[in-house]
Formats: sequence, C-alpha cells, structure tokens
Amino acid sequence: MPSVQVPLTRLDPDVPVPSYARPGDAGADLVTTTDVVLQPGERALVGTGVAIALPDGYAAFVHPRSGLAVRSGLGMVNAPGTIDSGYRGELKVCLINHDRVQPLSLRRGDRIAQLVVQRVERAAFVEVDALPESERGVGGHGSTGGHEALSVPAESGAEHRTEV
Ligand SMILES: O=c1ccn([C@H]2C[C@H](O)[C@@H](COP(=O)(O)OP(=O)(O)OP(=O)(O)O)O2)c(=O)[nH]1
Ligand SMILES: [Mg+2]
Repeated sequence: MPSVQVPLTRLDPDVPVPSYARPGDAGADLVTTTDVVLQPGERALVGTGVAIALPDGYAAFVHPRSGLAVRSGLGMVNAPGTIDSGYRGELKVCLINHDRVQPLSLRRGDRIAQLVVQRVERAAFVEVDALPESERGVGGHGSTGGHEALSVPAESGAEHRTEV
C-alpha cells in the first residue's frame, strides 16, 4: 500500500512509470532511455526519462540492482545517488562497468537502477566544546574485529594498515 504520493512527469513518453516489481519491494525500477556500451571500467551518465517532485521531508535514493551487478558487473559510481526534494530535473544514473574484461551493453528500456523513497530528517548542527561520551567512543573502522580472514598479508606490500 503506497504511503506517499509523488508527482512524476515523463520527459520521454515511452518509458514506463517507475513501479515496484513485487509487493514489499523497497525500490521502484528505473530504465535507461539510451542504448549504452560500457567498456571495462568505463562510466556513463544515462537518463531515466522521468522527473519527480518529492514532498518536503523526503528524499529518494538511486540504488544499483543486484542482479545486473552479479551477472554483468554493472554498478553506480555514486551509489546511492541522492535525489533532493527540490530537484525537478530528470533522474540520471551514473553507471559503471566493474567487469575487468567484458564490455557491457544496455538497451533503451533496460531496468538499470532502483529508486528508494524515504523520509529524511534535517538536522540543526549545534557546535559544542565536547561530545557526550558513548560506549563506542572513537572506535571504528573494524574496532569490533571479526574480519581477521580478510586482513592483508604483510608481504603484499600494503602500506596503509592502521591499528584500530
Ligand atoms: O544519482 C543521482 C544523484 C543526483 N541526481 C540529481 C538529483 C539531486 O538532487 C541532484 C544533485 O545531486 P547531489 O547533491 O548528489 O550532487 P552534487 O554534486 O552535490 O550537485 P549539486 O551541487 O547540484 O547539489 O542531482 C540524480 O539525478 N541522480
Ligand atoms: Mg548536492
């Protein structure tokens, strides 16, 4: 059951209105309006043919689709892309081919990304002399452990390991 109405215009009359593939889906699929071939490592900004007017207090996030990522290495350079509520331009997606070998071919109308609409807070950032203490404190970037199998062997030449 939709919980918010979002006015939408189609800048390309042939593209479908974004829709959720199944009940319970968080993302509504977006399509590319152009054919595009991406060489390994290449990126391209593609249009989706739609523009929206999100209500105040909402934002939308453009996420990659996992199937295309697994099958072809398709990703988004700036995932997730942030759509501001005041933005009235065409939703665009900055695609990238992460495959190291195979070029990736997309056809007009292919579903290339998904749009997740969310409520967002706007914060008042209040500068203080000292932050309140917390259990985590300044620990981050692996401070809770559990990733020993992923640590880079010393002989690999990695120079940027830091103790956390
Ligand atoms: O994947 C994306 C990301 C952004 N946008 C549009 C909507 C968003 O409201 C606007 C600005 O995006 P963002 O704030 O991420 O980019 P910026 O580099 O900060 O540009 P600006 O200075 O226009 O805010 O671009 C898209 O169409 N697709
Ligand atoms: Mg911005």
